[in-house]
Amino acid sequence: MTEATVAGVAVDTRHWIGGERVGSAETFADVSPIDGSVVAHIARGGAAEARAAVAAARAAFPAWAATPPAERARLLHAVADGVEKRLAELAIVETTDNGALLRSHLRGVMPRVAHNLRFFADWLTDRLGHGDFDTRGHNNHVSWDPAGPCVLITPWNAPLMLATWKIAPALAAGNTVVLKPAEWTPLTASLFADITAEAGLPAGVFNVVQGYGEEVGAALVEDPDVRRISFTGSVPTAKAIGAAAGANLTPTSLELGGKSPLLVFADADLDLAADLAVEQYDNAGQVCLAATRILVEDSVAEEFTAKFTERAAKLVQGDPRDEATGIGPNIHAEHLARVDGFVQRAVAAGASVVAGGGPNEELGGLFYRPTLLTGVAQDSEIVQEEVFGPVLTLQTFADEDEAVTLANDTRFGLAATVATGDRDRAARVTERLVAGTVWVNCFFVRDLQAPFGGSRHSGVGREGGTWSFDFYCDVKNTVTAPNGWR
Ligand SMILES: NC(=O)C1=CN([C@@H]2O[C@H](COP(=O)(O)OP(=O)(O)OC[C@H]3O[C@@H](n4cnc5c(N)ncnc54)[C@H](O)[C@@H]3O)[C@@H](O)[C@H]2O)C=CC1
Ligand SMILES: O=C(O)/C=C/C=C(\O)C(=O)O
Repeated sequence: MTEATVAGVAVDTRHWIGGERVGSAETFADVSPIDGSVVAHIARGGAAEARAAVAAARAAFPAWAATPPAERARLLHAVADGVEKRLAELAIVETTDNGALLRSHLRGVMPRVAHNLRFFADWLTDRLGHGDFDTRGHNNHVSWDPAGPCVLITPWNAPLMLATWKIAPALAAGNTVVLKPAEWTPLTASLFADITAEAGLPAGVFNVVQGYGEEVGAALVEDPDVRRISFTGSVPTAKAIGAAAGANLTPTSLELGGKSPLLVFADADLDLAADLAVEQYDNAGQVCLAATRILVEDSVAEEFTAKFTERAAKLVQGDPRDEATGIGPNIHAEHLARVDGFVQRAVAAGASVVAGGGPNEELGGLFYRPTLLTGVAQDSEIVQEEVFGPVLTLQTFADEDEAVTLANDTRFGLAATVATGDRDRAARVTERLVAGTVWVNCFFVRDLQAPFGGSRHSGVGREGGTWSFDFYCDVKNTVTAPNGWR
């Protein structure tokens, strides 16, 4: 089988290597989290497919690297045009594959996919490399040279959006790419390959291999011809990738999980704070940036909790294709069991369930009730480990010092959100928080110009804007003497 029809859209289930569709002897089943149906049988790549894809990327590299930046940018805009043309198809296929809300895919996520491509195309032509400077009359010229084949390994929670954060700057910079999407969500990567071909991207510049991380993924990151590896996913996988990359000294960019805090001070607008807290259930809690630890000042904890539970109770759980749905299913039965395991162990250890607390029995399947737990100890598993489901904890603090201490007492450092009505407090607190991104009285305001990444176990390196080009390029400084032309 080489093709599946998913929600009325034809999807090729093979790899995309060197501008051709390539099958594998074995396939794996792709299951929709909405109803548990098998929607496709996908080529299961291994070492041979990984090698072939890297070889194709290597062969295409010299010509693509030599393609003038304006032409590379034009082609990326053409890919973005293709995404916009097929936006509705990409949205319904992604929803079928990962269960996230169709309305978000239609109005937020897929437009961002096109924007990712346009943004890095424009950055390449308009903003990169205008930084010559002088040293005692000598001219320093900094250039961002393409590095070579890049392996991009991506997760299932926002498949095409997160992939194009990496694909766009890697290609804009003149690199070639091998993308390995998550095995739970292989479909939109395949549609995207079609779109790149339709846009005229030369063969081998963009390649997709499908399969399991431990198989084709491991083979890709071990390949000595790979010049960059960018990964988004879990900490254990990041460690395995880092070890393999270390053997070849391949530079890696790692975007990992989080256990981010939402600090609610007594001087905050509590309606806003409660809105921000409920927002953390987006994508059924499967967002690395989610502020899953709510920290509330003692004196307003009761009032805040009442406002929060009132809002959480209004969340409509159901089919992610319905416009009214606010929270859909989790990704996979294995993942749901993991999420529930965290909650049940927390309850056994003494946590109180304020909301939710288990699977949604009425809906069945992979729907987990939006959950809030209190009475949790700072050193407990539920406070320290990333659940990656619709599960929040609430703790209280007495003062600013305690708030910051609790917020920073984690091995992660991806993001933090502060709700306060006091500008000076905001300045003091944000300065002390350990996080790659801090929001004040807002959440998830994202701009590709900004650095994105995590501290501690939330990641290594930053991407976004110039940081992406710094990672995907060999940055070179050329110094020319004032009398250098003798
Ligand atoms: N953006 C984020 O920060 C994300 C964090 N997570 C965290 O990870 C947990 C597990 O989710 P998974 O999708 O299973 O994450 P994962 O880290 O296992 O998988 C992410 C990607 O890495 C690939 N991969 C797995 N093992 C590999 C290996 N040895 N070499 C190369 N590639 C490999 C997978 O095939 C997938 O494409 C979640 O519960 C959550 O805590 C998951 C997804 C996104
Ligand atoms: O959409 C963004 O700007 C960031 C999304 C990041 C994730 O959802 C993730 O990696 O989990």
